[in-house]
Amino acid sequence: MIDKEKVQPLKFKEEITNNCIMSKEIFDEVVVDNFVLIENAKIFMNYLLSFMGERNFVIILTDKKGTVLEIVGGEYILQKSKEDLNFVKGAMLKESLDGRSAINLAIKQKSPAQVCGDEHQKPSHKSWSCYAAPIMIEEEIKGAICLSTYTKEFNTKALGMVIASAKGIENQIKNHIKTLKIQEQTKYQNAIVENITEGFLTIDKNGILTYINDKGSRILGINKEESIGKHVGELVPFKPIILEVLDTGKGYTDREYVLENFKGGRYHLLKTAIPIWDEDGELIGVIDIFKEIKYVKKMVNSMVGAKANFTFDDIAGKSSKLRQSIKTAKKAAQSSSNTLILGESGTGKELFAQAIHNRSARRNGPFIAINCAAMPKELIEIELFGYASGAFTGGIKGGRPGKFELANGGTIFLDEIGDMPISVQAKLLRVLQDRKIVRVGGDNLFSVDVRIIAATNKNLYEACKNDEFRWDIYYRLNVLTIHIPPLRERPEDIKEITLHLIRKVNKRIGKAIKGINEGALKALEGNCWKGNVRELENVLERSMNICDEEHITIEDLPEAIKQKHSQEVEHEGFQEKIKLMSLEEMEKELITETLMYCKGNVSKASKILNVSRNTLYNKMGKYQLSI
Ligand SMILES: Nc1ncnc2c1ncn2[C@@H]1O[C@H](COP(=O)(O)OP(=O)(O)OP(=O)(O)O)[C@@H](O)[C@H]1O
Repeated sequence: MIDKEKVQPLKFKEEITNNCIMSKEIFDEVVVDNFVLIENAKIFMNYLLSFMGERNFVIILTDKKGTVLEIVGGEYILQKSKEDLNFVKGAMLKESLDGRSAINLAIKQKSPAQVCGDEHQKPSHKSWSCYAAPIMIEEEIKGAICLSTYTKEFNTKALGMVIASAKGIENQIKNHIKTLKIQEQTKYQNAIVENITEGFLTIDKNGILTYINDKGSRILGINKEESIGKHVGELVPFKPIILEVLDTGKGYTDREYVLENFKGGRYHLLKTAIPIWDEDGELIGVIDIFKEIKYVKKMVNSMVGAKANFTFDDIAGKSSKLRQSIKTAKKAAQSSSNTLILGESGTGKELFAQAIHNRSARRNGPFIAINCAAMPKELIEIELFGYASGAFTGGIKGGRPGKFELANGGTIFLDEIGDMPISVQAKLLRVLQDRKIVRVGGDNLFSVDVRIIAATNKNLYEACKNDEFRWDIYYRLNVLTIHIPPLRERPEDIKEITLHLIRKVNKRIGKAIKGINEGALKALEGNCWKGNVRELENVLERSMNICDEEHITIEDLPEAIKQKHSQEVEHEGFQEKIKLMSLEEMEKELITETLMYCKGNVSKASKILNVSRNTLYNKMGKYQLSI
């Protein structure tokens, strides 16, 4: 923006009767700045002029500094006022140049003023009478209006008319500002309702659609422009529940709803309806907000952390058995087929399932794990399939989605599948067969796009033979099978897993242990690890908590592992001793004693020892025995 105060004096174009007129360029800017004032004043200026008579009067509008913005009047008086009073657009009426004048007084004093005939100081003004009033908005001066007539005589009506016009202009400007604010607000509100992910509509008290946003019209499958003004009942192939709100006056929040529109679109929604009341308590309409449940589920999943954290990089161990498991798992990641992971407890079945998900095409979808053994039988069905609204009389209102619905677009990990109650297995079969679920107590079929990874430490084949597990499920799950070997079958992995877990546990407990010394590692490698890697992790966490050094030592390990290790060391020492005695010392002792008995006769000694003379000589050489 140009600082007009600074540039004005340099831009004066011409001087008429000692007054100043600003350049066109600067005046244009002033006009822009005073646009609202000019636009709202014009009508009042014309009205005032027609009331007073255009032959004898000229009216000007100025900005708050006295710059003439608008002039109206009869042709002759306009010309005269130009010559005498410098009434021309862009002229700056200043006290320093004009002396005492009504317009300058009104601006300076912020109150109406009149100056007639000889009250003027400037000779050219003395034949005129002028009446001016300021235009004030919220106690701030915005400009002034001035009525002038070519006579020295005081006009009794003039000042009152000018004041009334100024008030009219002020009110007009205030309304204009209000309208602008409302328009701006409406723009914001429209931007909000058009850009929210929810569908949004309003109906009036007769059920007539008064507004619907784009998302809403997409879900209802209707044309926005054609539908506004119609009854909602005509727009959808069902009785809209929003009409109940008109009947009862009661709204609701997040009610589940499955909707089918005329175009065959099927939407699973969460709906909220808000009744609108006027000041007299009359129901005048309803606002309806509906969001697609898939977005709600996405949000729930991201909030509760339903995602897989581990990848194949997090699987430590290089034994050939583990490498084989990883190879199969990587193949499973490339497909979407049902996958079964077999392994003892704590071997890393969930770790593998997460790694598969994170490497699969579904990696951006949710990963939902559920342990079928850790839940009462009665609850597992609800947990997996959810329940429909009103499924429990007097119980929880509204429905709830189960894990299969929440896992839509991602992977569900059914841990301990061998413990799934046989009653629930029938429902599971339906999902495995056609990826469809029905909530407990409901009859709506929901399609789910879920990859199933199941795991167990049980022998499922035996379970099937004992009628504890369904063969049809077993065959459907057993498409891709990954065996994870127990830790005791791959002690060579223990070092790498230990170092990996030390790094992981350091972060968890805020320590900086660098590793493990050889003795302690040997003790870990010698342990049988019934609880597999989970047990190893627990042992390490416990040891790291008590470890004061940079490396875990045998002293930091649990008593049971220490004891087992020292027994082993003792046993190893004994074995070592026996081995030395029998192989070397004992042979040397036997040969020495036999030679002594035979008084150094090698032939006799070789017969007693049942070896050839040559062999005996060789052994004597080896043990440096002489006769
Ligand atoms: N090869 C491995 N490398 C690193 N960490 C591992 C490895 N195997 C298992 N773990 C860790 O051991 C712990 C137990 O693993 P996980 O829970 O995956 O076992 P699980 O077989 O699913 O157990 P359960 O049968 O009891 O459910 C986890 O903290 C996991 O990260």
